[in-house]
Amino acid sequence: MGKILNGKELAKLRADKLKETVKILKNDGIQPLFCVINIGDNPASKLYVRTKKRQAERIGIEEKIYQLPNDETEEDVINLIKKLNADPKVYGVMVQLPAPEQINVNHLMETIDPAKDVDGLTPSNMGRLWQGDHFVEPATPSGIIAMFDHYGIELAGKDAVIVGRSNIVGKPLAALMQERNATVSLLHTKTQNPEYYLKNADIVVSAAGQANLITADKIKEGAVVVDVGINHVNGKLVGDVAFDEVKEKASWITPVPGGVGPLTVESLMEQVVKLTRRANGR
Ligand SMILES: Nc1nc(=O)c2c([nH]1)NC[C@@H]1CN(c3ccc(C(=O)N[C@@H](CCC(=O)O)C(=O)O)cc3)C=[N+]21
Repeated sequence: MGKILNGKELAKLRADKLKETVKILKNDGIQPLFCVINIGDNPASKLYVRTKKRQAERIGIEEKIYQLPNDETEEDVINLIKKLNADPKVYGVMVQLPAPEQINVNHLMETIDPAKDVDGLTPSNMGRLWQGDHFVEPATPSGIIAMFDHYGIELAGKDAVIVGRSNIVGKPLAALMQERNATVSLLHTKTQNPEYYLKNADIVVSAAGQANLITADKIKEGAVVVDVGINHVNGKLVGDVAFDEVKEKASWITPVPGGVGPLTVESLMEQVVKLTRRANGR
């Protein structure tokens, strides 16, 4: 039976350490502060923004939320980002995704100062990620790598499959895992034969957003299974993995909730502190 990759516990461990770093900064008069721009009234986004705020407060980081209406124009969001870019007290700027359809997210990403890009999603930081010379890392991929490190899961030479090619998870995670010498296949909705890749994979990361997508019959005995999915089924939060059956076949598995989610939030805080330190020459 698979062992649990306890994201919640690891997030707490890392947060306690980070809190000490923040304490030292604060003693020297440096207050880590980042801004989250949330456009519209997506209930999930509102929940995430609040979760982040609670976590930030626990660590001693200030989070300012800019809640904008659903019909906000792209131009107005760009102007807000420019204002935050110019504010020396602000060390991080991020846009909660998804954004309403009148907003071209790429235009927003092009506007965020790469030195304040806590989400690691600006073109230059995404580019650096692929060039193997990066400073910030997108939160979810960063948390997943931290989890592999903590539990001693070796990536070198392993066949890894990532299901889902989003800018916030699949693509940056592919970059980070290949940097650790895994052979990465990035699967997506047009992949002809996903079963072919899955049955050979030593490591499976599912970020597709489809409940019960990964069942026990699809994976290799002893695979490491990481579930990034967030699905609500009959009022219950579940991932993409059929947890109960897959855990019998996997060597390691993340639960949902309590797996990747808490690590995502904690990793974002790590990036805020990283950028705060760098901006202050530390
Ligand atoms: N620019 C941007 N950056 C993001 O990092 C980002 C985003 N947009 N948009 C949405 C996704 C999703 N996301 C999560 C954060 C926390 C939990 C989390 O804490 N989950 C808890 C459970 C929470 C619950 O009970 O609903 C858990 O899995 O244990 C999950 C998912 C960040 N995202």
